[in-house]
Amino acid sequence: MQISQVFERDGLPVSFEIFPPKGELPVEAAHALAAELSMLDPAFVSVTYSAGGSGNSERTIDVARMAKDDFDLAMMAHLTCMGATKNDVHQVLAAMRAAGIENVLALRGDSVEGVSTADFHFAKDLIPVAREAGFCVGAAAYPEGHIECLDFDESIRHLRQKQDAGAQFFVTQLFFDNACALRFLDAALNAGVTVPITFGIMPFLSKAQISRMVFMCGASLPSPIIKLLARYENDPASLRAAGIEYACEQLEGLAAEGVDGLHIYTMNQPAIAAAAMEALRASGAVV
Ligand SMILES: NC(=O)C1=CN([C@@H]2O[C@H](COP(=O)(O)OP(=O)(O)OC[C@H]3O[C@@H](n4cnc5c(N)ncnc54)[C@H](O)[C@@H]3O)[C@@H](O)[C@H]2O)C=CC1
Ligand SMILES: Nc1nc(=O)c2c([nH]1)NC[C@@H]1CN(c3ccc(C(=O)N[C@@H](CCC(=O)O)C(=O)O)cc3)CN21
Repeated sequence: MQISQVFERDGLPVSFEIFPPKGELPVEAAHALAAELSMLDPAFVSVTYSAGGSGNSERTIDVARMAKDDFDLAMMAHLTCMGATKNDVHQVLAAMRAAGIENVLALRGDSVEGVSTADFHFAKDLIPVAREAGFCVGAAAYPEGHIECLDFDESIRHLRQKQDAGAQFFVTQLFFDNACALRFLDAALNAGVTVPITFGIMPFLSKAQISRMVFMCGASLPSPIIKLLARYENDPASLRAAGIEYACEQLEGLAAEGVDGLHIYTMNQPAIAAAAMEALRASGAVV
């Protein structure tokens, strides 16, 4: 199932993102996760590749293949090209094809100390290689600009370059302020971006987690969230509930704006995906 087709169907596509579980038996752990996510009927599920520059990439293909074969989920594998040679990339793409994976999110990847770009400098260099290898290719979009890019207009030019290089849809970086995302959407449309853009939302669950994410992604931390972090400083369960509720409100707001799709960073917690789906169904955004 090519993900570009998902955006041609009626209804709002809602997708999930997972990362390959760490520790022993990662594919078995992912099996239980995929079983729960499949019951929520997502439009597709994506699997990270070395998220945050962690090097956690060995199991991406195994996890995506398992979820596709065992649960008939439409799967997308992320692929980063930071430090990779053309030969490395061709090998990974061949392994993805052999596993029956049809969709790739083409990324440069997070900067890692000591690793410099090799044959690929930017995601736009990887996109045509993945297209030529026959994949349906998505790319990342940055509502508040990429963390290494200080100029908003420049980040929109980079977005357009990815479309011109062959990206067939975009998945956005997480953000906590819908107004930023809607301003970005206007700018993208004005710059001639015509492919679908699906908006990625991650709930905050703890102060440590949201701090890590905003410094990794450069997303703004709005004052209402800072107040919730302060209010529930000594009440982790309430903070987690508030974070999920905030994310659900973001999702409902975006759906009401008529966006092309919603992507939920599940952090491998089915309860997050379930809460999001329930909120979207209750509000009538999803049937
Ligand atoms: N590992 C994973 O599964 C995931 C990773 N990410 C993260 O997304 C980020 C990588 O972003 P991509 O969108 O793939 O990279 P990209 O290649 O689009 O951009 C990387 C940086 O290069 C700049 N740039 C792009 N084109 C340029 C050009 N022509 N001239 C000068 N500068 C240019 C961008 O503004 C940005 O600062 C990383 O932080 C990555 O790890 C995002 C989602 C999932
Ligand atoms: N710059 C950047 N890099 C990414 O890899 C990335 C983004 N942005 N934005 C969107 C998603 C979010 N991603 C994430 C974010 C957090 C974790 C995370 O919390 N990982 C934990 C693992 C926890 C566990 O194993 O249970 C970690 O400690 O790394 C993973 C993927 C990957 N993506």
